[in-house]
Amino acid sequence: MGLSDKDIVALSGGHTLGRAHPERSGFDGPWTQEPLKFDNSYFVELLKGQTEGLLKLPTDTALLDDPNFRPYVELYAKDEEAFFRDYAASHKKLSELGFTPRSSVFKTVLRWKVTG
Ligand code: HEM
Repeated sequence: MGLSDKDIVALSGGHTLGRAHPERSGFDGPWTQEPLKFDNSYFVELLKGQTEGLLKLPTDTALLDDPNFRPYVELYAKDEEAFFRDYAASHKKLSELGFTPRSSVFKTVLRWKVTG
């Protein structure tokens, strides 16, 4: 669908925001310690492995196991500017391909803005 390995990893970093809800998906908890803050902590936590209270989906850990994805996880964990730059480009590409971000993404950002 026109997305590169880099796009997949950068977009997965969207899980720096928000959390899973058992009543919606069956999964529970946030991916990061500060789920209202957009930063590179999703990648930092991913490289640390399982941490009490933090969620790892199968699609999150797949980014570590795949030799094409993993270098980007390592890059974004140590270089937040690279993550911000690549995330912005990949999000734009996704939108231009005709995908609107999940409504839950908007809800999270909205909640984030409303609660400051
Ligand atoms: C690899 C593909 C993906 C999978 C399998 C996936 C899976 C999930 C699951 C299971 C949840 C929890 C839903 C719930 O219980 O409420 C979730 C939440 C979320 N996802 Fe993803 N996701 C993917 C890609 C993305 C992308 C590309 C973005 C944004 C760029 C994104 C942003 C979010 C956000 C912000 C939440 C939190 C929502 C909230 O707090 O209500 N996800 N995702």
